Amino acid sequence: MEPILSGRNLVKRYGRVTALDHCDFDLYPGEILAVIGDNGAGKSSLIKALSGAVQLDEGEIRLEGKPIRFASPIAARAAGIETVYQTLAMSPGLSIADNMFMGREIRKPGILGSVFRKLDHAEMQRIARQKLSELGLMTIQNINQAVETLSGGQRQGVAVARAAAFGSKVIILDEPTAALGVKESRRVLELILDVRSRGIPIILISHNMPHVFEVADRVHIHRLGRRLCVIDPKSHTMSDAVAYMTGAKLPDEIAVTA
Ligand SMILES: Nc1ncnc2c1ncn2[C@@H]1O[C@H](COP(=O)(O)OP(=O)(O)OP(=O)(O)O)[C@@H](O)[C@H]1O
Repeated sequence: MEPILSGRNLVKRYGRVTALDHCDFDLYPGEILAVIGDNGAGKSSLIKALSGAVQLDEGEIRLEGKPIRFASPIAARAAGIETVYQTLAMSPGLSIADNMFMGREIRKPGILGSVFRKLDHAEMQRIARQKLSELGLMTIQNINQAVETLSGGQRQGVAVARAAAFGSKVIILDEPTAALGVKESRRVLELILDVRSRGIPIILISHNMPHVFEVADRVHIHRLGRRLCVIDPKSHTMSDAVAYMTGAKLPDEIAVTA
């Protein structure tokens, strides 16, 4: 099987700091790939490179086999790579429906240019309601409720639903459970599994090992700016993963060739 999204020899430097040091990356169709690594290992830099938020100094990214270079996160989103950041890019004062359609507003038909036509609120509300209920987020009763009145978990839910709703090819989730309580985390993890069951692959950046080991199909371990190894969470323990991440232990495949 070919990866849906891949990176080869990715290099990103910030002045004298090399954040990505000839890093490789592969995401396969339909999988949840967790990306873990110590603080400063370069996970955010990798995600930002894949989502158009930073420009690489070297290397190549391919989406569905075709080389791509995104000038901005908007370009990445247009190509089907949706990123949900820990600090959610939502407007708290706007409703759930308006947030879901931010930048993709539906307008009423008419002869005027699209920016002059009236917003079709009823249609946006209908679709927003449908998308949230498809993803089992029916606890959100009122689609016109302002996002600031939602709990952290519900906000994550809306953000993930937004990402899943618009034909995304890849969803990147940056620490989706970091700010959540136990119950809310559970719902977000269920939502992640739900999104996978719809065939959308997910990149999950997380420091939470139990969450990673619960939902990931494969775990990309990032160390010193590059992919150290990829492990199967069914055949490795969390303490193996932490030992590889911190350099306390080398993964077998590396130990053999080292
Ligand atoms: N905008 C920037 N300017 C300068 N240095 C940066 C910048 N962004 C990241 N770095 C450096 O690049 C390296 C990798 O950082 P990055 O944020 O990608 O790591 P990370 O694995 O996501 O860390 P964390 O888990 O702490 O968020 C670090 O040494 C960091 O200080």
